[in-house]
Amino acid sequence: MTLYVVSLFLPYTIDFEAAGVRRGRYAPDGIHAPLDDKIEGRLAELRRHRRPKSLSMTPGATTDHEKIFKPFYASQSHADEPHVPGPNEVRVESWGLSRKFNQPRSKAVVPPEPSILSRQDKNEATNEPILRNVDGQESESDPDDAGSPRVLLSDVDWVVKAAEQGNGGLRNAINAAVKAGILQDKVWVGTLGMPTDSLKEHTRTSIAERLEEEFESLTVFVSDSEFEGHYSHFCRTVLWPAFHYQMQEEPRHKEYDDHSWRQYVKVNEAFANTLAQRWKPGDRIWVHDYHLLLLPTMLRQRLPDAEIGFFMHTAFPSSEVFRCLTTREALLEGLLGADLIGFQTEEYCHHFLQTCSRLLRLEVSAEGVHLPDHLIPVKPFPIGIDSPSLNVLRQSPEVREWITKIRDRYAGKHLIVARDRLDVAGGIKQKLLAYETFLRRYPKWRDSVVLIQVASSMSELPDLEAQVSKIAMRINSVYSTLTHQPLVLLKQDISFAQFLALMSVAEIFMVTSLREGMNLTGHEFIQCQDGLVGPQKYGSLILSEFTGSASILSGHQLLVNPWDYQQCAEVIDQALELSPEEKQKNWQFLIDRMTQHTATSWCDSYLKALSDAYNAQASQDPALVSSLSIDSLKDKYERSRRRLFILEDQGTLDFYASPKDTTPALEEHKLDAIRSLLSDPKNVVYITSSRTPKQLELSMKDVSGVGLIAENGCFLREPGKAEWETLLDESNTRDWRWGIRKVMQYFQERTDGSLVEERRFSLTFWYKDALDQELAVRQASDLADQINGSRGTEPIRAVLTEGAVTVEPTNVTKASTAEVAFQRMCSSGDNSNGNGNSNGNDIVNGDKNSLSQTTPDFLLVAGGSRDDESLFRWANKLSQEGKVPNVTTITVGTHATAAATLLENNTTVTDVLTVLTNTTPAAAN
Ligand SMILES: O=P(O)(O)OC[C@H]1O[C@H](O[C@H]2O[C@H](CO)[C@@H](O)[C@H](O)[C@H]2O)[C@H](O)[C@@H](O)[C@@H]1O
Ligand SMILES: O=c1ccn([C@@H]2O[C@H](COP(=O)(O)OP(=O)(O)O)[C@@H](O)[C@H]2O)c(=O)[nH]1
Repeated sequence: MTLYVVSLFLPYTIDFEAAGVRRGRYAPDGIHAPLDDKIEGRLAELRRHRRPKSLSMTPGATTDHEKIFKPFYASQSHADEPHVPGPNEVRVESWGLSRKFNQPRSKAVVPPEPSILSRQDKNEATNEPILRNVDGQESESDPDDAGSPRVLLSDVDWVVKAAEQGNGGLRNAINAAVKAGILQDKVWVGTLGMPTDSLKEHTRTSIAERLEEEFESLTVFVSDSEFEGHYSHFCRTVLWPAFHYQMQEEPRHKEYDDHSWRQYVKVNEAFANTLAQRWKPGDRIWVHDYHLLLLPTMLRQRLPDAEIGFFMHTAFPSSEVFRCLTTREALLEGLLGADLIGFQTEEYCHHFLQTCSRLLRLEVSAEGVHLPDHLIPVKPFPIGIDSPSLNVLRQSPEVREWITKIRDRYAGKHLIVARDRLDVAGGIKQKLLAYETFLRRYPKWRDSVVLIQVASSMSELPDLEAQVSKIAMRINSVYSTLTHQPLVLLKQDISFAQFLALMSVAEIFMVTSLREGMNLTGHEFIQCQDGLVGPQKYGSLILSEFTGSASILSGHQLLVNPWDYQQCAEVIDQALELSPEEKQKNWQFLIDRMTQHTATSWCDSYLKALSDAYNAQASQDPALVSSLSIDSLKDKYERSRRRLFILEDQGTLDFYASPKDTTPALEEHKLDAIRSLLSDPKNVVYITSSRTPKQLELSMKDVSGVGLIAENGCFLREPGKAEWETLLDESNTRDWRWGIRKVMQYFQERTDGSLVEERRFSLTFWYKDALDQELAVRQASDLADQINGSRGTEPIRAVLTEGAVTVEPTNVTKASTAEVAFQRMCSSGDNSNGNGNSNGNDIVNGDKNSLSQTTPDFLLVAGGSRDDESLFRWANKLSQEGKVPNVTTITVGTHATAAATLLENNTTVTDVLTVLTNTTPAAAN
C-alpha cells in the first residue's frame, strides 16, 4: 500500500552541469533529500569545483557584511553582474525563483505577453499553438527558440540533486514521519521544476527511471509553456496574491489569465493522468497546496475508489476575496473530490466552508461540506517542525563556524534577524517602516541594534523591490554612524547553515507577514534559542498576528499587527527591555505550544483523519447502505423480550411541516401503527421531533402511552406521563436569543414568504414557503453559515434541514435525551410500557434474566434528516458496546448517513411497523 505524496515540485531535480555543481537551499546534507552514497560522493567531487558567486547587497551596506557572507554564498546570479554562458552552457530561466545557468532552456515566455495567443500559429482543430523547430518545421519547441544555440542535452551528463524549489516544511515532515516509522511506503510525485522540452525522450525516460528506482519519486512531465503558464503566471500572479489578500491588476491581463488558467488545468491533468496510471487499489494519495487545487476531483473522476487527501499549506482567504477570482467555482469544485480537506488553521477552514456555502450554495457545518451523498470533513492540521533533525543540523561544523563568525562580527550588538519572501505578503516593507519608526522613537538603541533582513527569493514585483531598497537606503543613510550600520538587507537567500547560525545568535526574530499560511521559520528560531548550540538566549519572537503560527501561539506577548508601525516599534523596544526571566518565561510558553504541533504529529494526525474520513465515507455511501430486510427484522422482533422504538416524526413518519400548517396531526393509519406497537407490553415507543411539546402532542393526538422528545431533545415526556421535563434551564438561551433573533429577522425581511418561529429553547427560520426558493436556499445557507461562523463560545449551532434553519443549544440533542430515556428504562426495574401494559415476563429479584427484562434487547431507530444522524450514531454505539444485542437503524431518503439500512421501493416506516405488529408472515423484502 503506497502513499503518494503529491506536490508541484519533487524534492529532487536534475543538474546538467558537467564541470561543477551548485548546492541549493535544500542541500543534500540538510534536513532534506537523503541522497545515496554514490550520488553524495559524486556531488562532493563536483562541489570542489564550485565557484563562489557574488551577492546582492543593501544599498549602503558595508563591505564587512559582504566579506562575511560572500565566500559562502549560494551560486545565484547577481542582477548587476550577468553570467555569460560558456560554449557548453545554455542560459535559462528557472521556474520563478532564481536564475540558473546550467539547465535546458525554457521554451516559455515569462510572463506570457498579452499577444501570446495571437502571435502563435494555431492548429485550427485543437486551437493549440503550433510549435516550430529551428528549421521552421513543426515540433514540440517554441518559435521563440529559433536561432538560439541548441544543445543535445541527452548527450550531456546529468546528476540528481536536491531541488531548490518546493515546500521545505512538507519535505521535512514527510522525512520525519518516515524516520518515526509512520510512513513505510511512500512515493513523491511532482515535476522536476526545470524546463524539459529540449530533453530527448530517452533522457526523460532514464531520468524518470532513475528517480523512481533510487529516489522513490514519480516524475510528472509537462511542457515548458504549460509549466510556465501554470506556475509563473496562474500560481504566482493570480492565486498566491489572492490567497494572501492582494488582488492585483498588474502585471495581470485578461488574456494572461485565460491562457494561464488553461495551463493550470493542463498541469493538474498531467498529475491526474500520471497518478491514474500508477494507482493500485489500497494506495493512498495526498495532494499538497495551491498549485494542485483541481487535482482531487480530476483524480476522483479517474479513480472513484481511491483514498484522496488534500492539504493546503498557504492561507485561505475570506470568501469576499476568493469570489474575485474568475475561476472560483472550478477551483472549489476541484477540491471537493477529496475525502478530507486540511488547512493550517481553524480560520482558513472557516473561510473555505463559508466560500463553499456562498459560492457553490452547498450545505456546510463546522464538520465540513455536506454533499448530497457524503460529508467531506474540513479540519485544521497545523504543521510543525522536525526538531530532532534540526538539532542534528544545528550541530554541524558549518553552523558552529558561522555562529562564531557572526558572534564576533556583531559582538556587543542587539541582533534582530528576519527571513521572508520579497513579495507583498512577506511584509518586508512594513517591517522596515516599523524599524525606521523604532529607530526614530527610541534613539537609545540606535547605536547598538542591527536588523539583518534576508529576502529569500527574488522579487516578482520590481516596484516593491525598489520601494524596499529606497527605505533601506534611507534607514542606513539617516541612522548609520562611522562605526555602526543598523540595517543589512540581503536581497538573496543565504545557505540554511548560515540562517541557522543567525537564528542561534539573534536576540529577536521578527516576522511581519501580512498573511502567511503558517511560518515555520519562527518555530525554528525558538528551537535555535535553547542553547544546544551557541548561547542560550531565550530570544524573543515578534510575530505577525496574520500568520498561521499566531493561531497556535495565541496568548503570546509579542504578537503584532504589521500594519501598525507604532505598535511594532513599541514591541521591538519591549522585547529589548525584557529581563532574562521574562524572556525565559516567554520562550517556555512558545516552546510548549510548539511541541504540541510537530512535523511528525502533523503527518500522523492528518493520515489518521484521512483514513477515518475515507472509511466513514465508504460507510456513508447510500449505495453501500443495505436495504432493510423486513424478514430479518421481524425475526429479531419476535425473538426479543423488551423493545425500544425511537421514531422521528418530521421527514420520517410525517412530512416536514412549517408552523403555517394547520393540520399537524399524523394521519390515522400512522397513528394506528403506533397504537398497535403500544398494544404489545414489550414495546416502548418514543417519537422525536423538532416541534414544540404542544405541536408534538397535537400531532400524536390521543395515542396514549407514547413517549415524546420535543424540540430536538430539549423536552422529554416519558410514556404514560402527562408532564413534560425540560432537560435544559432557561438561562441556556438568555445570552444568545436576542442576537440570533436579530440576525434571523434580517434574513426574514429579505426572503419573501419566510418566517421566524420562536420556541422555548430554539429559534427557527422557516423558508419552506418562501416565494423564491432559489434565493431562500441561498439565504438559509448564508444564515446557517454566519451563525456557525460567529457563535464564538455560545453553546449553540445552526442546523439546516429541509425548509428550515434551526438555532438550538448544543448541550442537548435528540440522542442525549434518548440516552436519558434509555438509562431510565434500564434502571427503573419497571417493565411496563406506559400504556397500562406490563411485560408478561415478571422480574424475579436475583434472576439472571431480570436485566434483560428491563434493558431493551431490541432497538429500532428511524429517522430521515441530518439531525437524526446523532441518533443513529448513539444506537450504533449501543450495539458496538454490546449493550443492546439487536439494533436496527433505518434512514429514509438517499443521503450520507450513519444508519445501517434504508427503505426501498416506496416502503414507509409505517409499513415496517405494520408488518412487525402483524401476525401474518412478513412481506418478502
Ligand atoms: O513558492 P511556491 O512554489 O509558490 O510555494 C509557496 C510556499 O510553499 C511553502 O510554504 C507554505 O507551506 C509552509 C509549510 O506548510 C508554510 O509555513 C507557509 O506559510 C506556506 O506558504 C514553502 O515552504 C515556501 O517556501 C513557498 O514559498
Ligand atoms: O534550506 C532549507 C530551507 C528551508 N528549510 C525548511 O523549510 C521549511 C519552510 O521554509 P520556508 O522558507 O518556506 O519558511 P516558512 O514559510 O514555512 O516559514 C522550514 O521548516 C525550514 O527548516 C530547510 O529545511 N532547508
